[in-house]
Amino acid sequence: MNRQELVNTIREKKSYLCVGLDTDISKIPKHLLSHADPVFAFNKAIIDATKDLCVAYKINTAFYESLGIRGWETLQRTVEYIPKGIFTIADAKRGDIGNTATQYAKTFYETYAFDSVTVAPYMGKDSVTPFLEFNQKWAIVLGLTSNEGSKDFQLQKVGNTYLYEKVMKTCASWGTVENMMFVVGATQADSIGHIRSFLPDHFFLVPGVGAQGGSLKDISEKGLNKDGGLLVNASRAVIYAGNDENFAEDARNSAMKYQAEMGMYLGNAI
Ligand SMILES: O=c1ccn([C@@H]2O[C@H](COP(=O)(O)O)[C@@H](O)[C@H]2O)c(=O)[nH]1
Repeated sequence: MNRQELVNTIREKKSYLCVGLDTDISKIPKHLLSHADPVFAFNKAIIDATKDLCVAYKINTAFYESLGIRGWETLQRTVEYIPKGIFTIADAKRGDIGNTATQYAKTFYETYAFDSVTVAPYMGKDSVTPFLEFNQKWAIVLGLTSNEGSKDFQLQKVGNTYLYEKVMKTCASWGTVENMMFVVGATQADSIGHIRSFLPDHFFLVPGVGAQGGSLKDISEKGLNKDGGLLVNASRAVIYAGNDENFAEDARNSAMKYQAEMGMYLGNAI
């Protein structure tokens, strides 16, 4: 999917919600366990219940890789089930030397046909640029993450500048606003305005609302730009929003609340 298509989808749906399919087989309703592929049965119901409310789905590959070959098959079924026109993210956080990075890019862009993959930039330019060489595909580079550990490196200063800022500016110079986004945690609302000042046009993938306590209001007020510019992810707060029997309906209600709030922040701005 290209940038304009993503922006159009955000405008049409009045939403920048990304639903995170972090599907843990030990947490899905017990009645689904009799299905041939219980995790897919769960994902299918969640997608059916939320597809009109969100503009992206993020599949955290760890929840699938941990199940071995069955998990990879479920991942494939899930990404193929997501309707065309909804942006897909493989949250795999890959990063390695150039020829290996190319294989990771092929895995997620070609074999599994995701629109994007999350990339850990610690190994530098040759580990990131292979993800930028595919038409209408996106590298989503970890910028300032939502977790406590972001303080250990990202929020350390190198000279007068935070490391995350140096990393984001340098990575941005390798790509364009058409093939690179950045992860900025919703728990980092104090910094998102500053990040927006030096990256005015990039899309940010923002995890950390819901279970991690980030404020949708704060990040929206400081992070939205003229094209929307945000994909705000909620995983547990949507997919495990309710009880076993009504899990899909409860997920829909949770997604609907996020979407309604987003519609308010978007207003007539885009
Ligand atoms: O900084 C980051 C980067 C990635 N994540 C991922 O996003 C989701 C968040 O899940 P919730 O249940 O909504 O908390 C999950 O897949 C993380 O691995 C992140 O949280 N922070």
